[in-house]
Amino acid sequence: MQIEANGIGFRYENGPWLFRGVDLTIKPGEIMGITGPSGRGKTTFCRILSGFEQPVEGTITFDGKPLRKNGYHPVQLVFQHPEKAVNPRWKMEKTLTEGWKPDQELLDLLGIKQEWLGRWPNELSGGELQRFCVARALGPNTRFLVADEMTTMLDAITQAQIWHAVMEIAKQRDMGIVVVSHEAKLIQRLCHRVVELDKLSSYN
Ligand SMILES: Nc1ncnc2c1ncn2[C@@H]1O[C@H](COP(=O)(O)OP(=O)(O)OP(=O)(O)O)[C@@H](O)[C@H]1O
Repeated sequence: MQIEANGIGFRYENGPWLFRGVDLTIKPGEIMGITGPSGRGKTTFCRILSGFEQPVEGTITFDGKPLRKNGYHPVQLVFQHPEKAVNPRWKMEKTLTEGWKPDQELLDLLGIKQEWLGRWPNELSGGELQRFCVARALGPNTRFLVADEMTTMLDAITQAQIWHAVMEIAKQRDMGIVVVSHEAKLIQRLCHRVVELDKLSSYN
């Protein structure tokens, strides 16, 4: 059940091409880093992989078929700003169980405390909130996680705890992960393979 990107090209309206002709295969269980200079389209590429943006050129397939437009998406995105990823009008328990009901083992692994469930998002720190976003993304039908600067804003301890949890789940479920980070050490430590978006693109 791999993700295959074939000939992916993207530009915003009449702006310059961010990338073109990108071919990339991500296999189950693979931890792949994507690097590249700021503003060259890594976030945009992550959004395409996880179905939030349609490519202008090319196709993305999952298990050989186009990604479904509705229903649970097997490629889940977690990005840098958890406060933008949650509904401010929902208490954390509702956000957490929006797509599935995480078990206690996962909550413990991510260090999510029971008392946080009854709070509003603005009553949690960024690191606490991001733990919820990660738990929400790790439903049983998630085959790939796209982590776009997922722990960039967090302190070292929270960062390490979240990555430990994610890598543990990835191993248990043979889930693939795409890691976008400007922290070279983090990428080196986590990833089996690192690609540069610029080098994949036929347009530079
Ligand atoms: N909705 C949008 N409309 C127009 N241009 C956009 C839009 N979103 C992003 N861009 C532009 O597209 C380019 C690529 O942005 P993107 O966020 O994908 O890059 P990035 O490689 O992830 O950058 P960084 O490493 O700084 O986060 C940038 O020049 C950005 O200004």
